[in-house]
Amino acid sequence: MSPRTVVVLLPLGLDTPYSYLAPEGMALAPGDLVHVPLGTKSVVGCVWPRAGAEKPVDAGKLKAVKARLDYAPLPPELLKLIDWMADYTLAPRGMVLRMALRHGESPGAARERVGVRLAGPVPGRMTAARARLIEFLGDGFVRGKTEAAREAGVSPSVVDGLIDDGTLETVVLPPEPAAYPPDPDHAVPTLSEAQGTAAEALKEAVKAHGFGVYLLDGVTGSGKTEVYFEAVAQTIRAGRQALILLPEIALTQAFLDRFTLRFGVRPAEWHSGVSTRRRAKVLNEVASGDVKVVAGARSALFLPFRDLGLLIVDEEHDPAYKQEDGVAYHARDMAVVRARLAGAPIILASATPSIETEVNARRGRYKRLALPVRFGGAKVPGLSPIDLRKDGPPRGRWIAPRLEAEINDTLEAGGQALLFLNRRGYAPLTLCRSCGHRMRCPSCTAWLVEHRYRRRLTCHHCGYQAPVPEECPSCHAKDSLVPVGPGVERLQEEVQALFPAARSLVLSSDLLGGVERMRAELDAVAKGEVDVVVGTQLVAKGHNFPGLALVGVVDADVGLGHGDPRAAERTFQLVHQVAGRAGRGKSEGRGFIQTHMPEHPVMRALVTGDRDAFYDTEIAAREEAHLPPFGRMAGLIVSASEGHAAEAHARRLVAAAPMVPEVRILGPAEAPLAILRGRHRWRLLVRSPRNFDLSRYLREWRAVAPKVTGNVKVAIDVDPQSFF
Ligand SMILES: Nc1ncnc2c1ncn2[C@@H]1O[C@H](COP(=O)(O)OP(=O)(O)OP(=O)(O)O)[C@@H](O)[C@H]1O
Ligand SMILES: [Zn+2]
Repeated sequence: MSPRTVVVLLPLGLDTPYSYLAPEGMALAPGDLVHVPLGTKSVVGCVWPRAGAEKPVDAGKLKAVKARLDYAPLPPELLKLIDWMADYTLAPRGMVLRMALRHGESPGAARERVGVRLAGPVPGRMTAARARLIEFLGDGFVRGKTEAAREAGVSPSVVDGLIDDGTLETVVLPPEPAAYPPDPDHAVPTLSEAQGTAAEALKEAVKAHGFGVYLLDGVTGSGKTEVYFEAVAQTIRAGRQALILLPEIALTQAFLDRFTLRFGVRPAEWHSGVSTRRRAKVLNEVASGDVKVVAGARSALFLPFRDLGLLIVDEEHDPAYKQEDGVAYHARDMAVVRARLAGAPIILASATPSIETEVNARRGRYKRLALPVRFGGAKVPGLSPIDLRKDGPPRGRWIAPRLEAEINDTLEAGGQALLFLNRRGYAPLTLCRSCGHRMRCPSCTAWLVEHRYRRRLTCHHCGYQAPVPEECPSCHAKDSLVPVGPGVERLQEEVQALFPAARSLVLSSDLLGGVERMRAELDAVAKGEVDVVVGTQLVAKGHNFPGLALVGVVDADVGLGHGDPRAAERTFQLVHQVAGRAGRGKSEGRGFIQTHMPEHPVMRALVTGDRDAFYDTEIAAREEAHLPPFGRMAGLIVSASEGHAAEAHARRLVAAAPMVPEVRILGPAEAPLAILRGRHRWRLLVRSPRNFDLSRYLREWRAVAPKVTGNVKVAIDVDPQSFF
């Protein structure tokens, strides 16, 4: 009898699983997590399905699986997703597996929870606090110790005293679940007619339990969340699980609150801010099926759901869904793949769908559910252009007189104003007045950005930081360095000068205090405790600020004109979303965009509010240029510490590319961000028609490509979003 073997995929930069001996009596199935020897080390791996025609292995040389881990196995659906993603993105399968295993090491024993209940006689010594506690526990039920003290409004020592006296007895409680079961009928809202129609369609889709993609296409403030919550409720009623992906989970306190209002409890959260212990718990209970709803960042896609019945990608257009480092993948697209593998419906929600999604909806591959008006009848704010060529502010200032006057009126009427500028820090460039020297990052092709609150010059690409020097590093002139251009911090200075009585606040992702502070500040804005908010793209993300009456886009041209094929789309989405924060409460909202090119199609579409016109033009332009989704594209970045090594390898790569009439290779050219973290970058763009298997072509190319030498690296990005 030949010994039993299994194949095990390791979470390393490897594409193929290794064979191991399965010890006598150890039952192993695909998806099981195991400890296996690798060289002199022991690593965690996952038993993988056999691919079929495997080479016979010489069992004499094989090492044996050491142990089967007491973790939930990865379900077959997840194994398929990993295979699919590895095939599509060309990332080593082991690296994709690694994303599914990144839930920390063994969580350790759960902390014991102690509960109390009324058991013995009334104590000899009675106090008001003791009486309150005894009354509270009078129903005879068990309560957690801390909970009992808190609810009865007594200090924990009162509880301990009554335990000592024998009035209360302690009970060991079962561990707390990762999330309590949401109640689908906790607070069912009254939906508007359009909301009701959309919700019905989604509920039917959940009941039918088949794959289908739904675009929940609703204007800002139309109540998309309320609608997809109905689909979530239906999923819970059916006993299945739902996954809600959010672009910036750490900031979505408001989302969690709304979920709690609707379902009575919070969903299980999954993102990098959740502790390892808690993550392990969530993971186990997602696998057992006990956790019904997960709200998470893109990594939640790799959770081992037992019975996934619904996926939702909120703000599906958001670029945060694209992971650029490591395995380059788009979480929205992979969510659609996962839904297909699960045979479940998926909802993509947005007021400004990505071009890809819009095209799929127009072609009928995705079903569009439209919410054309705001909930409660408020109007989506109109946008007026301010032509910076004619009506711009005086030199050294960034708020045009017209915008200043409008802000003034808004503040006088008791409303809030939001100024949007997608530039972090104080000034994007620091320059020497005497010699013209520009402060650059020592390891990137980038200017250093001054952050005045931190008193630092910072590289936004690699994180390099240095204090602002007292003299010019080039000509040594003293006090000659001057900031050029505005960042949000500088804009706030102008706000303070123009409106000294107004309470202003900068909202940006890089301020000290992290997520906690940001949550508190967003909350303060929503409560009306701030008059003028100055913010980066952070403020464009689905926030509900009821008192916000005016939005000013300080420089609408920032993102345009870098040769980035997605620039128009990004600008449209950002400005439209930012403007959509205004006028959600009682007062009507207004928006202003400062631009040097009011005649640009993007600006025109924003001003006329003609969203369809924007999509028509942009879709036609993409089709004309065979850009995604009308053609397929991949980016290759060849990098090395020496520029000539990167360039030479890029040229050899192109020379080795298989000749196929469908494929066009552009480049090599030096990347716009020519040096990053000290590495020189050359890029290639590979394009093919839409119905061509570009991933397969890239794999074949890679198989015949010259081997990399020295420290040369080749990074492949299928469906690139960034062109730097
Ligand atoms: N049926 C409803 N009953 C009560 N309140 C509702 C209802 N629908 C929406 N709302 C309220 O309307 C506001 C806007 O809803 P929501 O934030 O879901 O809009 P949205 O479509 O997600 O907007 P955006 O795209 O700007 O994020 C919220 O305060 C929400 O609580
Ligand atoms: Zn840098």
